[in-house]
Amino acid sequence: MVGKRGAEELGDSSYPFKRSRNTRDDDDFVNVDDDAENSAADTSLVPRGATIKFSALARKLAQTRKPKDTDDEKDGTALSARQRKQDSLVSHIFMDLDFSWLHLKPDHSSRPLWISPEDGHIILEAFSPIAEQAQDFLVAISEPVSRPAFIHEYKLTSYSLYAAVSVGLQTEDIIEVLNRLSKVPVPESIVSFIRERTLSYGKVKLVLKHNKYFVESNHPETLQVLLKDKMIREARVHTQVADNSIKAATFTTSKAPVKGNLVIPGTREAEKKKEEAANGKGPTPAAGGANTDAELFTSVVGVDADEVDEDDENVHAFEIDDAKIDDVKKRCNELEYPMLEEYDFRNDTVNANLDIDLKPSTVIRPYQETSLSKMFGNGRARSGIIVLPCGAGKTLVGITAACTIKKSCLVLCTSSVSVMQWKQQFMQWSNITDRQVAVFTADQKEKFAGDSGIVISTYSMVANTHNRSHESKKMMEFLTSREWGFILLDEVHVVPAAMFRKVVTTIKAHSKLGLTATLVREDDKIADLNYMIGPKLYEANWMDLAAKGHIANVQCAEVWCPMTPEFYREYLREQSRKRMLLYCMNPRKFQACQFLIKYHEDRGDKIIVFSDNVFALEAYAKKLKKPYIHGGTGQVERMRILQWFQHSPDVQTIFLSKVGDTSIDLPEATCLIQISSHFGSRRQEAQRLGRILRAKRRNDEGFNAFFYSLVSKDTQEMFYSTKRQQFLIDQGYAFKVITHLDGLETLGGLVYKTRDEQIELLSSVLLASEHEADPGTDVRAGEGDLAGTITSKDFGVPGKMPGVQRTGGSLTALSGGQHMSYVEQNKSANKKLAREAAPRHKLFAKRDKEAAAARKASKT
Ligand SMILES: Nc1ncnc2c1ncn2[C@@H]1O[C@H](COP(=O)(O)OP(=O)(O)OP(=O)(O)O)[C@@H](O)[C@H]1O
Repeated sequence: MVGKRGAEELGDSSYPFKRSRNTRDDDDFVNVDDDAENSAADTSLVPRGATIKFSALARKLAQTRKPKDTDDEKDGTALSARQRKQDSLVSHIFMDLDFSWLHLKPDHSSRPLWISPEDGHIILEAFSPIAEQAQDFLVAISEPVSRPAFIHEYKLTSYSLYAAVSVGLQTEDIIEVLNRLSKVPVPESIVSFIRERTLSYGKVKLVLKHNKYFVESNHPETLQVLLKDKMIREARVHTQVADNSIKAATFTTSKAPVKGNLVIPGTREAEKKKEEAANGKGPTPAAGGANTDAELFTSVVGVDADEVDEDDENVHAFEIDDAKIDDVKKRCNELEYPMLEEYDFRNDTVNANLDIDLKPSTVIRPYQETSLSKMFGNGRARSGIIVLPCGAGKTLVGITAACTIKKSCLVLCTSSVSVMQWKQQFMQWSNITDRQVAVFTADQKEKFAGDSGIVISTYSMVANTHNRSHESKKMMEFLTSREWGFILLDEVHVVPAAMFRKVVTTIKAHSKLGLTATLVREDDKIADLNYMIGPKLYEANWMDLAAKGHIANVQCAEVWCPMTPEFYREYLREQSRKRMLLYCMNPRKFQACQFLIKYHEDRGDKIIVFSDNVFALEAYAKKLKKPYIHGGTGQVERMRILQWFQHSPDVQTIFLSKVGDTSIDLPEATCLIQISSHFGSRRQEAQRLGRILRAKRRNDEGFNAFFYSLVSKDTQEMFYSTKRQQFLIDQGYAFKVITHLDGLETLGGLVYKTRDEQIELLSSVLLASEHEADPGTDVRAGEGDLAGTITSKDFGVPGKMPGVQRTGGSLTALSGGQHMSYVEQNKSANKKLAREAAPRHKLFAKRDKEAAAARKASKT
């Protein structure tokens, strides 16, 4: 069996350029010293730690540009196929991935990027002095694929370029900066890809003004193209002014009434303003009033407000029918003119303002500020998605956005517990009063007082149209009859596309912000989010935030626990569900868990043990005498256990089923042990890790949190485990494999030490019903109340879950177990082993007989 582990290993295998240059490149080498000036110019352009301004950078870079580059470009990209196919000693190894024909620029060592001409993959040397700035740029224009310590991989995609354009980057700036950062001239194929993709992007905007939807553009010819389409033409609302021609329909975007900054509350800028105001130097800061915030905002990342067409007289627009918004958006997408959605909230005089501001004590962190600057970069609210690691404070980002827009806001989350947490966080960070925040769940149906306010609910409460109670119906009328300034969509990656569509079409909102930590799904529905919400506006780097102390440093380890012979024999004989239970209940895993709990309790850590399987959860917790919470645990009991865990030194360890995967904010936890999990779900792994990323002690010197995944050796669990780790490995985490825990054998009171005890455990596992063996059984008890899972309660229908759709595909595909690097090399050996297995213990012989009799009875 082969197990591939570790970030570096992964980095290597996905890094096609690691071989050295061939001799021809060496001939081309100019004296590196000659280029010292050039490299110095590059690094001095963007001092470390400074925020990069791409357009400015592009201009500066252009000035320092050497004519030699142009020659290189020509040489590098215009090579004939014969020239490319050169025979070096290693080219046969790399075959199609031999890019040694690309010319390195003479000063390549001071440039941090490589760009693949074939597929738009970009490799970044993360150890370069200008890596930080390059990263900012790459995150804006491409999708991060993998970001381990030294080498990062990104990919240029249509969506990433769409996102780049939407935050204000220009085609030529993208190409220019890319070229200057690249060790090889940007290949022609990539240049044309960028030009092609950005040609139409960002040219059309959907703007809601004075409660009417307008398709807006600076390019009249683009609007002409759109209006040639029958569907769009029919959706157009003919106004008196706009009837004759597009030009006649010129819709001059209203000029901001007050010139000045749009200051995002909680930012350094806001702090400065407050100070100035206190010293009597400047205008008074926004105090939650109507238009006091209507000032000019300068974006942190390169979009100067004065470059934005806000006051451009040449903006053309035509109005479209509200009812056809979704169809028009879809059609524009198909025509390759995706519409950017922006909300000019400062000029919205129709919707009532909401008196909300951050409390003076609230200061947002730099990455939170950066992400928000992408949203408000041109003084309007752009719709899109912000991706921040678990525990990095997405809630506060959402709240700050609401405080900036200051209009009625609808927050949708995945469970009723999250709803309560959002409300609590709104109260904690902002000056909003209790009367202005309403909650809409199965148990509470509140409306806010006054003209504006905040409603917090779950996706299912809003999307479900069946079996609504009278109260729910009235509440829905309240939600659909009004216009929302802002809709906040928490955990966007988990919501089924159909549910999303329902929400987005029934609720009329001017701007949308999606929040998530893991923009991954095991299906291919991620692309839908682009169209329904908007492009990804920002994605933070997990390792960066850990290095700066915003999230904890985590040591990840996979502990391999050999199966005992008896358990393994049964494992080979049994069917899939029982197999799962067998590898969860493996006595050696039990012992490893006990050992690690003891070890970390002695260090003073607070430990959460996760098990998806409730049977295993109870068995472990009872045997090791620790409190546990699963879907069946009552609310009062849950709260009591969580309180103990937080405040009592006597409770250092708790066991949680998947009800604790998301939303639980337990900053005391410093160690995680995972004994069973949901197949190959990358998201679950990341979200569980998120429970310790917020560790309170994260800034203690040398502090590390610990994440152990216990895996029964030579079982399917190893296969899933590899898949699960993929997301975290791509974020730069390295999983160590521990094959032996020193001192385990000598641990006092070690459980299941004797063979008899192990056999007794095995019999209890074999006697467990199929139902108990099922990893999904916890859902029955309404677990979503505590976790991010949607429950029957959320649908307002006791005991009934929403309808499911049958789709084709393998279990492996559904659970994300594809593209594995773990391979069982000798499957037939296992079958043989099962056939030749020694006679079973008499206990099981009896059980086998009973099972055979039951099967016979059920057949007859
Ligand atoms: N700017 C800030 N200043 C102080 N504390 C903060 C700040 N931002 C976030 N936090 C704290 O960080 C913790 C994590 O925040 P939050 O629960 O919003 O994270 P999250 O990103 O939503 O995580 P998850 O995806 O795991 O739910 C909370 O305790 C929150 O109070």
